[in-house]
Amino acid sequence: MSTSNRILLGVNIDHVATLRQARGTRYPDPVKAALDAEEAGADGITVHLREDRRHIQERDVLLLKDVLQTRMNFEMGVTEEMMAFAELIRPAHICLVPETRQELTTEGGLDVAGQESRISLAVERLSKIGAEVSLFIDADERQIEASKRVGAPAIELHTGRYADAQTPTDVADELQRVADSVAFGLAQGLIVNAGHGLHYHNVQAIAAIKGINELNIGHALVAHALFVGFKSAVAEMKALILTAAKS
Ligand SMILES: CC(=O)[C@@H](O)[C@H](O)COP(=O)(O)O
Ligand SMILES: NCC(=O)COP(=O)(O)O
Repeated sequence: MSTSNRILLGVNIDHVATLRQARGTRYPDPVKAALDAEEAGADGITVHLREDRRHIQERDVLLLKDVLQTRMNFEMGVTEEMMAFAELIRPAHICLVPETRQELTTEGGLDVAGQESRISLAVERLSKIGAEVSLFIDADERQIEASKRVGAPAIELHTGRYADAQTPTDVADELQRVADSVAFGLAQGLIVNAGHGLHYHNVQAIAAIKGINELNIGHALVAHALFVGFKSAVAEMKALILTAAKS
């Protein structure tokens, strides 16, 4: 069980691709963003190849596979198409996420408890290519226990409910739910990551929770980069995280 205050930043570059896809141009290139992010201190690069290809494309993933100096965290739905693609590119880290075509963003965690045999088979298959498989789940003991049972070494706690909470009481409750889930996940022997909806004003409370291995952050970074540039946006986020983790 790790309770160190070392915490990694995974930079999600999906929304660089969202901007490109909005006009069907060649720019902005998420691969360039990934390299800039690495130079600015990113510990890894996260991409989500969605079934509807609304942002990241196969081309991006294939190029990233060749050029990244850190590591790729490949987010994917549990479909045969994605399983086969993952086996082709063999990312170091794979995060299994739920996907709904019409959703604006990933609205909740993967229901591992409700489909244990299916997820267990996926984890087994992806572990064979050497990937560390993580499950993107709600901060919920039932889902954490199920994640352990299906053999995933890691989980990523969906912080969307915390990020969306409106009142101080709700924010405090959601933060506590994440903190309790981190402790519970660590007690189960899991690597615990977290992410979704984190931004410059809400990240430090999460980063201060002891034992989180990595935070994956994307949308807020890409938005801030419009004003300060991608490297500065990443460096600012990393500094906030490291300061909070030391507190
Ligand atoms: C699973 C997850 O949380 C990320 O993939 C992130 O949310 C990317 O953005 P979209 O959910 O908008 O695709
Ligand atoms: N898995 C969460 C992620 O990669 C980043 O989500 P967001 O910061 O774009 O909401």
